[in-house]
Amino acid sequence: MMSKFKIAMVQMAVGTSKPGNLARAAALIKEASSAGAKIITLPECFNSPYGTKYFPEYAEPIPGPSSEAMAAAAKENKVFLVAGSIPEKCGDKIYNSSAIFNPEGEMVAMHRKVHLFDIDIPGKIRMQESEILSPGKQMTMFRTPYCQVGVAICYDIRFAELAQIMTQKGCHLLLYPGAFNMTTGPAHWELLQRGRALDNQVYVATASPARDTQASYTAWGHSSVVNPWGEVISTTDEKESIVYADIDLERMEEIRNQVPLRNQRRHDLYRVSEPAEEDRREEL
Ligand SMILES: NC(=O)CCC(=O)C(=O)O
Repeated sequence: MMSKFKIAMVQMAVGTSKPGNLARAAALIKEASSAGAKIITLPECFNSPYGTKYFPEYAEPIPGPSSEAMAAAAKENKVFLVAGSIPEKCGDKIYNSSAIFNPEGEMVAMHRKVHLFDIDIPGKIRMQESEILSPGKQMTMFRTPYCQVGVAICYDIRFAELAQIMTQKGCHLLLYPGAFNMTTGPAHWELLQRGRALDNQVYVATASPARDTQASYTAWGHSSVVNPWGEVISTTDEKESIVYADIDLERMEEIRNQVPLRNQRRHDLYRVSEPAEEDRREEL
């Protein structure tokens, strides 16, 4: 395992033209790879404006045109690519899905958002993804020569147990394509990333779309990378940009040895774990 490597979180300006979005993503992936990034992450909903009214129109299967374009970009630039997310059509269902590619352009994993964004804050924001989307049923992790990586999407970051289990399973980097908004963004976006990083002593990174004040959903932006000490080591404002950070797994190990939480858990009092296969409500 290589203990130091660069990641890039692409805060891309997403518009209404799907071909335009795919071309923009490909250009930014090239730029990030030229800057030395080995793992590149795009934002939630990078091929479509974010919003339930857009999902049916922009939805497509995986594999499909968007995932094939991203497979080609991963291969051309020889990078691991977490291709943000797209509305994925599968039979009569639509998921919010992140396809993940290796440097050969092969899809190595796919995450379907497991916690749908259903909130109602009167006078501020109401979103009910579940009116259109179906939830995924699996946690998503993939291996790289650097470390094992966990992937979840946006609202998934609010569920601490998911990050804990991915950490228990050996992930040292958790990547969250996401699109927080102008109400919960300033209140919770950074706090959640720092919380997940500090509790689990892992690196946590997010990629948001750039803010478009003309869009029906205004993204908060502020894509970031947080280290296992809970420090924001790289971030940005609301505009289109690429957030880079050097991941240092020796530093992570140093922190884990200095503050040895992993040996101090009271499993006699509590335990966070996956349910047994037979207890899962629906088959995978
Ligand atoms: N797209 C999302 O899941 C948004 C999540 C969000 O804004 C939150 O507050 O949580």
